[in-house]
Amino acid sequence: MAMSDVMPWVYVLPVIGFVSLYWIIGTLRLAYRTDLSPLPGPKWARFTGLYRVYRLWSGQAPAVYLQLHEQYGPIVRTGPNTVSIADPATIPTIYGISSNFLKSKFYTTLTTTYNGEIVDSLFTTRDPAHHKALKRPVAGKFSMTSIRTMEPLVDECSEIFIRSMEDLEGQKVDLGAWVQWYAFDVIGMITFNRRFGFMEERKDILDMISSLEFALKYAGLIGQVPYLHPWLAGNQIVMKIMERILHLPNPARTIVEFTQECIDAYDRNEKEKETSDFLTFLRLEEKKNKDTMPHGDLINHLSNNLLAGSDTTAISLRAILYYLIQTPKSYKRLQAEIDDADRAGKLSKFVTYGEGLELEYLQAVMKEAMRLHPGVSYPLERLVPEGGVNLCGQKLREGTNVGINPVVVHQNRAIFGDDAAKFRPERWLEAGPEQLKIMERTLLTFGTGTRSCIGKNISLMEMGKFVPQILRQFELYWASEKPEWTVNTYWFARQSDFIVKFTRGRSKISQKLSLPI
Ligand code: HEM
Repeated sequence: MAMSDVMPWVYVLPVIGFVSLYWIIGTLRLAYRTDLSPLPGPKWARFTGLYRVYRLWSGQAPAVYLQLHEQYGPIVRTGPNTVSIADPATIPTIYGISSNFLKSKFYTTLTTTYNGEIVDSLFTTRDPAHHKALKRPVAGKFSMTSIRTMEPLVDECSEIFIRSMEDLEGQKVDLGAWVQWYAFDVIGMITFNRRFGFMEERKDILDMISSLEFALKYAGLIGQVPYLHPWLAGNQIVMKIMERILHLPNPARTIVEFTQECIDAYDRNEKEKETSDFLTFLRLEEKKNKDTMPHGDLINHLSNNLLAGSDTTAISLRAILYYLIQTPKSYKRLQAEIDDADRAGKLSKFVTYGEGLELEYLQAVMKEAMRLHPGVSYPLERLVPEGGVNLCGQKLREGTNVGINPVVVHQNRAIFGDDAAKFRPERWLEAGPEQLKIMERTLLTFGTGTRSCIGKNISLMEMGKFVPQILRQFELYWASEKPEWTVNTYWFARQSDFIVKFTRGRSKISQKLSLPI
């Protein structure tokens, strides 16, 4: 045997041995660290984050987390450094306004790129100073006063939706897809005063929706082992290979390019400036304050609206309509409320946000649907700050990754009652003031505290208008071969197989619905 055949192994084998030993010792030290060792949890979870990848692969995160807490109690070790919490009393400590728990590395898997650089958005940034700087120039645009001026932009999309359903009357309609097209077009209007045209073209334009779904699946799984992200989609070379050779989608690029196109169109078209969309607002603010927003930040804010505000609203709208169709008693009661308001002349041609707020049962239905089916159904991960923390009677060290999955606390029987797993909007109307406060505080549909959803009011306005508008004009029937929808959860709990039929003729329906409930 020649010396040259032997030599490399003489060097390579000890290196492999040393690295393996280092890795094994590190894994064991983490697995048996004193603060997390006493915590209950699945056997393999303490050794590797891949345990969660394995459990979440099937898209059944809500069932997985509910089962883990049912089996192991309110605090469960779900990874070498990761803990899932189910006790609502810990919400203020982890997420509250004065909490200094920062977002975990999970969020790095949801970043976008601009000019070949990874860009953190208001949603993904983990740095409080960066978060503050990003939030300052846009916070006012998300206020309720500002959002009310956006209503005509929403109405334009509702009109297209209604015409389309009239056109498709009596046919099977994939309402899941239609609602997503609607939500995407609305967020396009609110952001740029421009629709993508999903509803007019009746298709997934630029494959935006399917590629976003792909990206969320990636984030949902790789986010469990975020140290792999810089070697995968977090690496520009890998991304180029994935796009050019494997033809895998890159939704962030598509959305950033669309955003750039809208900015160019706006800047070319100097006259059309008086609309209430985000782009107009930000451009006018720049002029007023003579303080130009860096172009990267402009792209960042606008594209983030599309990324964070379309799927989430579509999921919640689907949940509201689905639970209503599946719960005839609630459907009838809501329809009666809408019909009464209509007869009393309390509803405009396009139901306004303010009018929707007066419909007490509608508000309970929306809250209840989002309680049972929160758009984000993964743990909202945070890192324990300096000094450690005591949660559920356990002392956890600085840097421990803790999170509450909204699904789990939303089904807490001590707070929502023994029927917490059931859709029953009445619970929001029956609860006394103290109980109501506790229920509200436990809702994590929009997160809570410093990093809660900035777009909450946009979605509430959009849904609070859309639902009564549709139910006022149509009756909806379940028309799928399957008895239930299908839900796949990778961060967002996305539903499919939501097939319905729409019929008009609401005058007859009004009579039927005024029967006692
Ligand atoms: C029903 C619809 C929506 C739901 C269920 C929802 C849900 C959430 C949740 C749970 C969070 C907190 C995430 C965490 O703590 O990790 C969040 C944050 C956020 N959402 Fe929403 N969202 C919705 C609509 C929107 C809309 C319409 C927009 C924008 C137009 C938006 C933009 C954001 C942003 C920017 C953040 C990060 C805020 C910050 O960290 O300061 N969301 N959302």
